[in-house]
Amino acid sequence: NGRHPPKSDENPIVREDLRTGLTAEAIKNDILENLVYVQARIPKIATRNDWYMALAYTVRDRLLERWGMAIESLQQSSRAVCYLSAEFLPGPHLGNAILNLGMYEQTKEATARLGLDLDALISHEGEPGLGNGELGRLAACFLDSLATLEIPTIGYGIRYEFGIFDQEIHDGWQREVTDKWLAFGNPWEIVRPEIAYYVPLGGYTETYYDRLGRFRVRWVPERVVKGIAHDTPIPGYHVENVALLRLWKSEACESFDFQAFNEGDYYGAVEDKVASETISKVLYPNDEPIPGKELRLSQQFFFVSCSLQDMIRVHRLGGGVPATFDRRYAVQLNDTHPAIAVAELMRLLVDKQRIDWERAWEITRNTFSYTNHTLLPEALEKWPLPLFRKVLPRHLEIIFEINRRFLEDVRLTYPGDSERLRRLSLIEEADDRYVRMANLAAVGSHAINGVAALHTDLLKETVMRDFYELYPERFLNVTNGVSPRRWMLLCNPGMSGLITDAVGENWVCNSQDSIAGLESFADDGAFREAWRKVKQGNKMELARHISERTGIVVNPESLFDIQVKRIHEYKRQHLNALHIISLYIRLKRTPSLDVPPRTVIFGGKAAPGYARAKLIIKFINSIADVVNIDPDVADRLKVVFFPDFNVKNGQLIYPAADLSEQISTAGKEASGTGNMKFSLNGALTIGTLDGANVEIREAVGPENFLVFGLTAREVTDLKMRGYRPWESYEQNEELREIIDLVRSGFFSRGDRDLFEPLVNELLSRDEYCLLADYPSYLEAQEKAGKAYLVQGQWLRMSILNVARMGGFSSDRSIREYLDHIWKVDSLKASGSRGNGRP
Ligand SMILES: [N-]=[N+]=N[C@]1([C@H](N)O)O[C@H](CO)[C@@H](O)[C@H](O)[C@H]1O
Repeated sequence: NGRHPPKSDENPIVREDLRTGLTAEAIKNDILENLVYVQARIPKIATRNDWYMALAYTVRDRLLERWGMAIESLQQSSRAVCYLSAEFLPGPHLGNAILNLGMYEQTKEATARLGLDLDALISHEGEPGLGNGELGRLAACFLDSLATLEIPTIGYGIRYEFGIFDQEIHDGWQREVTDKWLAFGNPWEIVRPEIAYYVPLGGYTETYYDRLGRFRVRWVPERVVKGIAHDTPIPGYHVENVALLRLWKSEACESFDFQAFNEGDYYGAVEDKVASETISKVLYPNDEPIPGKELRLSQQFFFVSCSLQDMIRVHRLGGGVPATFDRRYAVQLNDTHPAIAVAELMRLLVDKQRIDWERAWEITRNTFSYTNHTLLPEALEKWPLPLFRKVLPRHLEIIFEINRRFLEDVRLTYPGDSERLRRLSLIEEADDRYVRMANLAAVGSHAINGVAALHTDLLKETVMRDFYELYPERFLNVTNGVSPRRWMLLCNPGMSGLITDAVGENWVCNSQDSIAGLESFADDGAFREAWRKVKQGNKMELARHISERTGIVVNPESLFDIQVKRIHEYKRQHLNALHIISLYIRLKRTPSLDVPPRTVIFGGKAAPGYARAKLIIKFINSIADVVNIDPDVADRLKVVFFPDFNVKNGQLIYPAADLSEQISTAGKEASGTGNMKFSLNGALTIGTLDGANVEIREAVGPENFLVFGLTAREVTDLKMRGYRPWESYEQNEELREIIDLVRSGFFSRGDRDLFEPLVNELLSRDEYCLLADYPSYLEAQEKAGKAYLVQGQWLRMSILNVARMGGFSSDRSIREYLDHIWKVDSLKASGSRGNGRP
């Protein structure tokens, strides 16, 4: 924007060095310039949003300086990682960018000189809710680590106009509110109208012989939409590298049909525009169960096709040819949502690049690797054949051919084993026929990983057993991780300061080794006291927000017992609720009960169509309404449902927790990532041996983890033997008392039917074994209460939890993906810093 005199034709806006733009004075001037020249406001009348935007542009400009170089090196680098994900939850950008650029102090000073409060501007920012939960956030943590490890990286996804809904609670019920994240514009993205691709949809195919007499297939689409790139730089921590998040927005090829307009068909004139823009309009708000909707399949194909076309163009720009595509790119499929990529790359290589099938298939398999994130049968995507043919007729043909060749190989390996063939086939031949996306991803990938050790073992034993027996060498585990930048340094500066004072600042990037040094401070009384003060401060901050948003006044001295995650029966928020009722009854019956005051805090969205999950939210709020006004337990027990749980609120909640609830039915939670964020912020975990809980318990030590419940094997055995949950009700007096209290309408203003669906499920099938685990859960909760009363011990365990959790950094996960799957060198290692732009 010509505000900085150009230094050279090559790099017109590069400053002497990147430090100069980071002085408080330079930042202050740039904020003022952006306020006037970008926000078109003068300070006297500027609103908080104007100052926020001016600051955001000022920080973004410092990102763009690094971006220029990163894009060049991306261009020059011999190999790059491309992360295909239908969901990304980057969270608010400002605080994280200021931290990663190492400009917090200077920006604090600069804003102070302008009479502004930096923290207030940081908390003014909303967030791009382009994901449902952990899967989307994991993708964002991975981009942060890839940028920090200076790996040439492009994250590809969808720029939904409306992200995950905002959650309001009315009379205890969830109400979904449209997420208008773009209402005030988005200073963090760069629109790239010149980077656009055409994506065909529907129609039919026809065959012909080309002028060289070769047999060819032509796809005659019913309609074509255009995908426009929207780029967001993702800064690495204290490195000059940024990763590229490239999200696609769908538009009409012709946004206005003048002919139709002239004929007075005004809707017709914009019909194509409306239809095309619908593709990237809204995120499907389901965390696991998937809607077999045509729009969802179109969304998945749309962003995959744009991304692969973009990769081929960037490869060509660097002098590459499609035949070496697999050497240039390591492409990760984040669950099956982008699995259509296997067939789309085959179409682009065979139909467009005229590469023969065998070579194209080799390139395809070498390029892709697939991460499975769930074992839940209802979450494994499969598309009805008629719908698939309607949207993607050419891809169905390609999938049939992939399947024909694949099953031929299987027959050779397992002659006569038709059952195995039926299970492995990409096409499910039941009453209706389906395309199995997990099978397509597995056949088309050279590596398949689960997201926690237990999950990967269960994957090999159950859902993907046949593929494991066929391709054992392709399977490996890469346990999830979280970014220590956002989930420690940014959200918990108090604790981070103590850690840095104790072990130096290396832990932020090399957390595994350096943070372990904290262990030697676990018995240091002064350090423990400082640790307690920080946690107390975080709890008071959360208490303030709880009071503001719910009107509930909680005691910051109480044990903050927190469960925040999507609402789902397998995550068993209602088991937590049964414990609250038990504690409530015990406190009413025995006021002298020797337990610490407790505040139980919930948070999490329910998929709009998931009635049982929405009833669980109502159940929790109904219990809260009774408990929170009961003078008998006034200062002993409080229950809170914190509305609109998202990345931003997570940054407020994780640092304030004493107890982290990770209580899913063993074998159901693939990994969990909230469990890592809580533990890394000094909370103790009460949890089952499920997902990454198993590895967290091994790392922190069984004595610093409150384990309970059936193991995954025991759950399976119990189901095999025939589980009769009503017997738990009959045999456990306390359990019977609380179930009967719920049935009496005690928590529902006398309405005995309201929670009947919950109670019936528990007493009949109890699919997720709540009643079976209830007794040991209560024991573990009692143990937690007793442990919390011995503050010294509790603080020791809290410090040890953080000291031993270094391995759950997303940097460790990414290093494993690099070493075992992607084989991509960092820019530093490959020394590639070149020219040109993708
Ligand atoms: N889809 N999906 N799967 C999940 C989560 N719901 O997003 O992926 C997460 C990220 O791998 C896992 O931590 C979590 O256990 C699993 O349920």
